[in-house]
Amino acid sequence: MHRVALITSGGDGAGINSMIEMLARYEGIDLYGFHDGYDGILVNQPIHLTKTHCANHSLDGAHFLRTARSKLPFTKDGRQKIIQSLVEQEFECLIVCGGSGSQIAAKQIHEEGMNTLFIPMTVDNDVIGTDYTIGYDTALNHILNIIANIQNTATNMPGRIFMVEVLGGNVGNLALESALAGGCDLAIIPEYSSNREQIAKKVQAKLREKQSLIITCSESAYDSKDYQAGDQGVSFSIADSIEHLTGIRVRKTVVGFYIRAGHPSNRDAIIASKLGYFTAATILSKDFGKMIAIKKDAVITVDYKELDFSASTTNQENIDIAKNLNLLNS
Ligand SMILES: Nc1ncnc2c1ncn2[C@@H]1O[C@H](COP(=O)(O)OP(=O)(O)OP(=O)(O)O)[C@@H](O)[C@H]1O
Ligand SMILES: O=P(O)(O)OC[C@H]1O[C@](O)(CO)[C@@H](O)[C@@H]1O
Repeated sequence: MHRVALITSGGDGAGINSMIEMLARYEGIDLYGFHDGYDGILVNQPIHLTKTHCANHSLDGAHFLRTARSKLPFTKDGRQKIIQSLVEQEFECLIVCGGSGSQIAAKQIHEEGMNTLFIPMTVDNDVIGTDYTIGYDTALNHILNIIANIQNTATNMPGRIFMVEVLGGNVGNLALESALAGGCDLAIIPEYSSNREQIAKKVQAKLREKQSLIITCSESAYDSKDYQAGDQGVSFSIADSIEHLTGIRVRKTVVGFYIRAGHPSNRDAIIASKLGYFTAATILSKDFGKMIAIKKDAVITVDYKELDFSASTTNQENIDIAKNLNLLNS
């Protein structure tokens, strides 16, 4: 039996239970989970994630394990405490499910003495070395439901400008992909300048072609560096500039944290299940120091050493399409 520990870290992502449930039911894996991310390893008792414990909850929006942002991994001393605790509890490996920050910590902990495997999970889809992160599709579906309703009211009451602000951290994937999928008129993303005057002029030009406009806006589309992940409301100040130039009131919707919750879409559930399945096989072959990732719709393992942390995680195909359609704040 392989005695394995698991945490979720960073923001939650719908679908992660499917991954955990798949691992729990795999022959030869004895799975334990800690609540509250990295710090939880030191302060919480491990929960035995048996097949029975996990049964019938794989599609729950509430995770088997609480997730968190943690202090300990930021220092070598803190990481050593995590490693020591896992060694004392005789774990062979730590599985970390999380976003880009959690990935850095998982790599460091592996290099500093405890086997780790990393599973990409975040609504931002911004993890180096994988095309996909668990939770992204569910989040997009939530945003598209909102955009669909806004399209209705835009049709019912023409002549308006709508702004939909979405999460995404420092990357514009959610705003960009939902704008493309939802037939929106502009996606304001942090990869390009958020100069208010330029954006307002672009909106004014678009109003000559169309009666109502729907704009998506990334939470991090600030023109200063003051932004902290999770800040909400940047679309209000961009809307001010648009209103000033066009004389049209902007109707705003801040989608916020609603998109991180709820039961997973099929895409998230199946990808998470497959990642769980291949993670189990990777544990059995003791092939640690890897991320179990998605490339071109297939599950692959990526050695931490191959990760290029300078690479962009914004979907390039989406950028190219949006650029050609003049949908970006560039
Ligand atoms: N540079 C780093 N060095 C060491 N550990 C880190 C680093 N960045 C993040 N971590 C650890 O990973 C945790 C989660 O990171 P972060 O808050 O950046 O979320 P994330 O994993 O990127 O997920 P999300 O995309 O949901 O925000 C942090 O609380 C910290 O414990
Ligand atoms: O939940 P918190 O800690 O406020 O973090 C918010 C951040 O987490 C994310 O939702 C990713 O999980 C980002 O889109 C957002 O910037």
